[in-house]
Amino acid sequence: MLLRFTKMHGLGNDFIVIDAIRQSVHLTPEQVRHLADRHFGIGCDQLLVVEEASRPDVDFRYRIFNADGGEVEQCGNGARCFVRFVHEQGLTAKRRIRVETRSGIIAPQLEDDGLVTVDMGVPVLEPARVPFVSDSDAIVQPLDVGGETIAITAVSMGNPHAVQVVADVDAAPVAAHGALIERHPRFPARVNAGFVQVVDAHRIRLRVFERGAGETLACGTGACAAVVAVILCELAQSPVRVETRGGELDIAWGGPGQPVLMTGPAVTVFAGEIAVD
Ligand SMILES: N[C@H](CCC[C@H](N)C(=O)O)C(=O)O
Repeated sequence: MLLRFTKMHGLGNDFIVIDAIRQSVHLTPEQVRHLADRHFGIGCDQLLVVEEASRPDVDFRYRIFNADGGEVEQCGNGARCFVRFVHEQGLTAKRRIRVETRSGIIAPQLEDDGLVTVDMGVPVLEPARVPFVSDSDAIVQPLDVGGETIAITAVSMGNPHAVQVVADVDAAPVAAHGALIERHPRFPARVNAGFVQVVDAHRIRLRVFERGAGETLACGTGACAAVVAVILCELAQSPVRVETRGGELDIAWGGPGQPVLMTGPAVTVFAGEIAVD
């Protein structure tokens, strides 16, 4: 079959976006891996599927697949691209939409300046709900990685994150440690590994080795998790500008029990169609 797709990115975190409302789409993990392959397919970090709402209080349903073919709970940069896509495709005239994901409802909004703000929901810190195997609920916990003991904060934005404060993100062992943290046995659903450098009270630098995709140029939920972690550790105050390799995000968080608000760009690169057997 011929599959219509749109290629988009949020700060270089790139996506294949597929309209499953006006075309019938049922992709296997192997088909997702093929489409995500940067040599044999289209290439992307994640594949996003736009579906009709399954409940009356939301506008759309949003499914997210990592490049490794696994379906996951949330994608922040993808949420910004999602609202731009449904608007550009004429699937809605609303500028603020409610979207159902595997981990709950998010509310992306197209701003007048072309940026997109997303209410990413309330972060979860209870280890069992991240999930993170621990008999402590301390904000910072030790984790044995490659024979070293590092200090991480486990946060869920619907998807799991392990955030580590480092002196210099450029010198951090993102590839080596990121791969070990991603599959650490204390994260039974695997985890996104964030490496954050605090520049000042309102600015951090971030690199993320993403679950199911490897290091990406930016990670929206990773930026939210990193801001939650540095605020809880009293290393920064809201709002925080997050510098990623792909560009900057603005994150605001009012503290425990409050939602995280993320603002940043969403770009449509090209559209096409591809044969999927
Ligand atoms: N790799 C993530 C999903 C994509 C998240 C990221 N691209 C974002 O912008 O939040 C996970 O397995 O939870």
